[in-house]
Amino acid sequence: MAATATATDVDEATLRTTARLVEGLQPSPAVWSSGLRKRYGRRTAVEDVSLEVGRGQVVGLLGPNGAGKTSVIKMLLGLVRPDAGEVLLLGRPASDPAARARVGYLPELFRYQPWLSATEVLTLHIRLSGADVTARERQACLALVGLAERAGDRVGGFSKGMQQRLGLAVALIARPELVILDEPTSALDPLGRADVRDIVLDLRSRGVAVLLNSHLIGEVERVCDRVVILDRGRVAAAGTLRELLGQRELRLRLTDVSPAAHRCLTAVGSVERSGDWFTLVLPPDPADPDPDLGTGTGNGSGGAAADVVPGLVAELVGLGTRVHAVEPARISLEERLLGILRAGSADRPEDTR
Ligand SMILES: Nc1ncnc2c1ncn2[C@@H]1O[C@H](COP(=O)(O)OP(=O)(O)OP(=O)(O)O)[C@@H](O)[C@H]1O
Repeated sequence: MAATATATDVDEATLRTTARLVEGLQPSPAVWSSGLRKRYGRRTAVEDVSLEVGRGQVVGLLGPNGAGKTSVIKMLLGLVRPDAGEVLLLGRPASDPAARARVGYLPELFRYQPWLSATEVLTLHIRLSGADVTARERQACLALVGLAERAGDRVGGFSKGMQQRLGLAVALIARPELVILDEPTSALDPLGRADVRDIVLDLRSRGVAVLLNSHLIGEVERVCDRVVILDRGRVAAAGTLRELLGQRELRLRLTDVSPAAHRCLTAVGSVERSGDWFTLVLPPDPADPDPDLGTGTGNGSGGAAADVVPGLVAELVGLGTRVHAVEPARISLEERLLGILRAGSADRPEDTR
């Protein structure tokens, strides 16, 4: 007969099993939301929006003016009450102070007390967050956003761009696990935009999740792992850059293309020809992982398409074809966005909101 386990044995065994289970669990997403809806009077600002931001992921929110981006962000943060839908921030309800304390937020419109210095604004927010931030970290944060020299100046005398830089410092100061940036670069010069890009990439490399709302599509394309496009309050498209743009295309300039060389091209993918230029659309490879994720640029260029090139070129040259140029091709995020929005307005000629 098996020996009876003592209470201590059971407790320790249970604890060990639980610890193993917890270790194996993925952390909850930084943002999880489902079926968000917001109406202002008879106007629908947001309808059935679900989105997720994984830990350490940078997600871009795009869409025309009035698409509902800021409304979605405010619902995610618990600043606006949704009419329907649910939100979890870092695995907790958006209203939970424990979740909010770990979220940094740069609002689209904000104004700090003009009589405070930049250092005093940060000190105030450190106290509000309850985080343990040293004076040295506070100074480093101001330096990160390019305000080290103006730390003691009153913010009433700051330019718009300097106020936005300070807003970014406020969003970052309490070591957040999730940062939500609503139009962080609208007032910034090109250097300031590049700084923000580097800051976002640095956050991602440290496992901090970022939700970025911006009209600067090039910026989104450079730093984001995933993009959610809103149009008239609804998600019009969502996915990685590869999913939205397609990566597997090649453009080749070829002469002396024999029928055999043409067959060689069509064996690789579908071919469109315009003069000497051949666009080769390669079939999607489900086994191919998305190189856009975690590359450090959020902007993979070629991936599997590039792997095809050496063999294809060798075969074409062997068949007597002259190869003048080979380049990966894909549409830009801007072209894709405009296409989606134009298709949306063609489907819905009347604005119902
Ligand atoms: N407090 C409010 N009261 C009434 N309507 C509102 C309010 N906030 C937003 N709206 C309406 O909701 C819709 C979405 O606005 P929202 O600010 O979310 O759009 P957005 O995508 O952030 O726009 P933009 O790119 O111009 O900042 C708009 O039609 C707007 O007029």
